[in-house]
Amino acid sequence: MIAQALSCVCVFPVVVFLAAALTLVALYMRKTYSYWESRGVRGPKPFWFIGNMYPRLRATQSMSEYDQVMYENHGGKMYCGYYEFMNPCLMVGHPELLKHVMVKDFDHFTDRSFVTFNEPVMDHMLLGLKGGMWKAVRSVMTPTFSSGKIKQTLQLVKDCARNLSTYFEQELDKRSSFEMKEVYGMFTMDTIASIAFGVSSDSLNNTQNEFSAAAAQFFSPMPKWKRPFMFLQFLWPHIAKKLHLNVINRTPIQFFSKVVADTMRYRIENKLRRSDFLQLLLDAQQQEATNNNKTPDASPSKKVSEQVLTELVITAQCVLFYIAGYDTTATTLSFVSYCLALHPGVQQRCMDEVERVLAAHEGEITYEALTEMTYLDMVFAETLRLYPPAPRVDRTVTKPFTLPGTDLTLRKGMKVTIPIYSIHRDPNHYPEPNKFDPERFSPENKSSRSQMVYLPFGSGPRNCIGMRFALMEAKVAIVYLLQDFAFIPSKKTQVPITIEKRSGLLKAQDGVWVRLAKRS
Ligand code: HEM
Repeated sequence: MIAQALSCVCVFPVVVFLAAALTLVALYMRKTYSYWESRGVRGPKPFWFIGNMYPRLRATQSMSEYDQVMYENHGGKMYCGYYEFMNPCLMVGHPELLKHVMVKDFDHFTDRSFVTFNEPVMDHMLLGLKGGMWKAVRSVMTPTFSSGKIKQTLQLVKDCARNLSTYFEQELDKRSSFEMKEVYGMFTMDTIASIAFGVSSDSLNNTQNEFSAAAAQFFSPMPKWKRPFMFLQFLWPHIAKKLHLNVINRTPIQFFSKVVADTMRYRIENKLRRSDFLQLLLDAQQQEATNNNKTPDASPSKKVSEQVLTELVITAQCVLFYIAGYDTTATTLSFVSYCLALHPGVQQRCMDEVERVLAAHEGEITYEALTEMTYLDMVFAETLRLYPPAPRVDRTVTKPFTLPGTDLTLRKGMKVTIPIYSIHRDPNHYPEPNKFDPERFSPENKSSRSQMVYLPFGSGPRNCIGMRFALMEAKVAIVYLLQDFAFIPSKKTQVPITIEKRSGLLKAQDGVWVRLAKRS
């Protein structure tokens, strides 16, 4: 009896404590997850702790499917609220509102929500830089991507495209069906290695080389045991930083950084020059040093820009070219080949155009010739509409902002998601949205739509800096190939393509398979 009474006395406070703790947690959760409801903003129902992240955590939906549900069913076409774990985020889909976020009121949305990796090279890439540092690096890098500078790299791209054509020619003796993303991945890797680092990686002829291995390592999925740490890094970056937590694989980053550092040193010591991005950045660094020497009494704001192009910043941008340009451009090329294979009429029109334009340029693929291939440009645009390699982008609110036409004020630090894939598949913007129809991008049809409903490269001051280069590179490859080969569906060609669920980028789950046939 006494023992029973004693145990009751001991258990009672524990029960009270637990009940109080649970009540506090419940109240906190209620408050956290009533953020959108209390502001009258529609959105999917959240769950404690994980908010609306279940489909992404369990990979039951691809990123594009996930966004599509919010866009179609929860008001995302205009805007809707959802929760990434316990953080309220806003999805904005309406073109007018997007124009405010991405262009007109950009100074309220200058940053991107990018995880801090606690890795110096990764943390100095333009993609994730914030505020004044982003502005300074972007402004010194912008001239590097002007059409004049891109023109200078054309010959190097053509060399890689010729290798690609030779590769297919030789491989056709052994097989006719190809997983296009894999082959184009080798092409874009060789191109970026040549253009950014000034190095010949030659992965098309030597698949065992260090470049292929490093890139494969970088893009390989994260091991399961690391995923919880990734979420910690994502949710509480400050804690992750204090703990020196680093979930990314440093080996490929170290490899690429060493390549850039060695190349820089070699060029400086041997006074060598080459028409690539690294050279342009080294020239900009030199120019910056000269300018700074001229202004010894620089103002405090100038002091920030004085340190912009350090060796670390240059290395980070060269490695970023790799990361940003390798997968996205290979995905674009593989889907262009896929769409051409499934639409022989469109393919024939491209072949005719290539033949006609090149004949007018003495058979030479020049920058001007590429610009004259207007139908090919429409085919690229329609492919990127259907298969945008980055299915969503985002902005972080850097200054509080009231959404025009509403009384909704977005607080500093909030993430705003832009569902590119869903906007591209919205029948209000593109009737019969799943149909491949390059005519949607004829000059008349293009001018009848808002520019904000076509966003494969984002929009505004923070858009893709490599857009012109990527399109030039991809078109050179297709022009080379269309002169000698035709794309044909193979037994393995999937219609429609199943999209891989784990990745944040748009990837075909079972690859993009296409047959190549030699043109007679
Ligand atoms: C077809 C190929 C490509 C696609 C579809 C693509 C797409 C994108 C998108 C959607 C963004 C985000 C834009 C935004 O938030 O508004 C972006 C950013 C960026 N891209 Fe690309 N990209 C491609 C190729 C490239 C290439 C080849 C490079 C470099 C050589 C590159 C470098 C960058 C950089 C540095 C940023 C960050 C810009 C900044 O934050 O200021 N991209 N890209």
